[in-house]
Amino acid sequence: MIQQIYPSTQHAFQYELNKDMHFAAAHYVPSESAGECSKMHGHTYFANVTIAGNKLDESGFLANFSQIKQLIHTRFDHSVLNEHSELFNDQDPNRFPTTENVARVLFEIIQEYLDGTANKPRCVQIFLRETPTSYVVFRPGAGGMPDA
Ligand SMILES: Nc1nc2c(c(=O)[nH]1)N=C([C@H](O)[C@H](O)COP(=O)(O)OP(=O)(O)OP(=O)(O)O)CN2
Ligand SMILES: [Zn+2]
Repeated sequence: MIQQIYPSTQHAFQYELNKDMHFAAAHYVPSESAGECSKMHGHTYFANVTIAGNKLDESGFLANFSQIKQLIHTRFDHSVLNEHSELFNDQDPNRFPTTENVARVLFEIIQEYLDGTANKPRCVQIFLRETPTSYVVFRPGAGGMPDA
């Protein structure tokens, strides 16, 4: 839902920007245990990308809002997620196009782009809504807890 309030993440950077975007895509979850989701179906995904840093670029931007949108929208809008074989894989649950894995992949694409910029800000959160009632938050710095 664009213009909603998103969960916030703690960081010590001076600047934080947020970019909302959406893209329409089809997918299936290639597992019998996914039930109805194992059949091809589509969503309008809503993503909120949070980027933080201390340095601005030559335009006075932390990152260019429109560039961040283009990285995701151009690649995924009106596509079948399972067909992005460089990103998703029907044999590996960590590469199925679930909301969790799509959120992480969005992070990976955006952080790779940011690593190539002069001021090198950090993507600190991806909020990804798949349906009106279902969303995932991915935070790259939150991997420190051991498995229960
Ligand atoms: N942890 C996850 N659970 C489910 C995922 C997922 O990616 N991660 N995906 C699906 C399906 O793809 C489905 O599209 C979404 O499921 P759901 O939220 O159940 O969709 P509904 O709109 O039917 O939800 P209601 O609240 O019942 O209307 C399933 N699970
Ligand atoms: Zn789905």
